[in-house]
Amino acid sequence: MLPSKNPMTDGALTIGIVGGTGKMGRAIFHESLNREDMSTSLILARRADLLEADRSFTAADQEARSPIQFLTTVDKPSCRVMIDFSHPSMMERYVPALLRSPTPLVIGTSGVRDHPGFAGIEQLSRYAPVLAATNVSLGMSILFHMVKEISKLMPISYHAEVLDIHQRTKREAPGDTAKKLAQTLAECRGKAHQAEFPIVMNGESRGEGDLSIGVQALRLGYGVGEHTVYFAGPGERLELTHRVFDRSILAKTVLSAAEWIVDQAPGLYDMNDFYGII
Ligand SMILES: NC(=O)C1=CN([C@@H]2O[C@H](COP(=O)(O)OP(=O)(O)OC[C@H]3O[C@@H](n4cnc5c(N)ncnc54)[C@H](OP(=O)(O)O)[C@@H]3O)[C@@H](O)[C@H]2O)C=CC1
Ligand SMILES: O=C(O)C1=N[C@H](C(=O)O)C[C@H](O)C1
Repeated sequence: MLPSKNPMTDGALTIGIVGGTGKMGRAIFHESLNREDMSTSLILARRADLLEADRSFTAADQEARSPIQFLTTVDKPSCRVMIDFSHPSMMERYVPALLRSPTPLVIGTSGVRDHPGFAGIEQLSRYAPVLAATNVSLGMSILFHMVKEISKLMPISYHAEVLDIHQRTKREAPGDTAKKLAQTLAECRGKAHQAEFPIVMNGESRGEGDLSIGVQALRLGYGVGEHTVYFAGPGERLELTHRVFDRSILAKTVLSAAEWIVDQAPGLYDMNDFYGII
C-alpha cells in the first residue's frame, strides 16, 4: 500500500534511504533536499537514535516538507521507492516489508548478490521493479561496453588485469565493480579465443603464457573510486581508467535512477537498462 497523501508532499516522489549514517546514504539524503520533486520519508539505520541526534538530519527534518521516520526496521514502507547503499546485512531489516507491500527498489550495496538475503530481492523483482546497480556511473557502464569490444580484438597473448583503488575505509577489497570487470574480461576473452581465462586475486606470480586475469585492490586515502583495466603485450600497454571525483554525482544519479525505476514493470534491472546501453 502506498503512503497516504500529504498536502506538503503531494506530487513529490517519496524516497526511503537504507544506510543513512553512511557516506552514500548521507550524500543521497543531501541531494534529495535539492530536489523540489522529491521528499525523503524514511531513513533506515542500525542506530536510528544516532540519526535523530545528528543535527544535519534533524535540521533538515525540521525544514522538510513532511516529517522523516528514523527507523531500525521497516514494518510498512512509507515511501514510493527504497534506496539501499549500506551493507548486505541491512536487507533483512526492510526486504520483508517490501515483499508485503511491493515497492520499487534501487540497491547499490556491494556484495548483495553473494548474500542469502538476495533471494528476497529476486522474489521482490517478481512484483516490483528492482535496479541492482554494481556501479551507478555512466562512465563505468561505458567502460564495461568498451571492455567487451576490446576483448574481441585483443590477442590471446596479451595479459589483462584489473586495479581497484578506493578510500581506506571501504570494507570490500576488491569491490564488486572490480570483480565484475574481471568476470566480463574472462567471459568475453574466453568466447573470443575459445579458451579458459581464470580469475586470480592479489597478483600471485604467474608465467608468461598464463591466461589468468588478476584483480588487485589498493585501499588508501579519502577519494571515491577508481578502476583501471590493463591489457599488456610486447612493448605496449593499453590502460583504461575510470575515476569518480565527487560522491554527490553518484547521489544525483541514484535519485534519477530512483525516478526511472518507479515507472518500470516488475523485474530485475541494471544500469545498462537505465542508460540504454546494450
Ligand atoms: N553502486 C555504486 O555505484 C556504489 C556502491 N557503493 C556501495 O554502497 C555501500 C555503502 O557505501 P558507503 O556509504 O561508502 O559506506 P559507509 O561505510 O560510509 O556506510 C556503510 C553503511 O552501512 C551501514 N551498515 C549496516 N550494517 C553494517 C555492517 N555490519 N558493517 C558495516 N556497515 C554497516 C553503516 O551503518 P553504521 O553507521 O551503523 O555502521 C552505514 O550506514 C558499500 O557497499 C559500497 O561499496 C558505494 C558507492 C557507489
Ligand atoms: O565503496 C565505494 O565507494 C564504491 N563501491 C562500489 C564498488 O566497489 O563496486 C562502486 C564504486 O566504485 C564506489
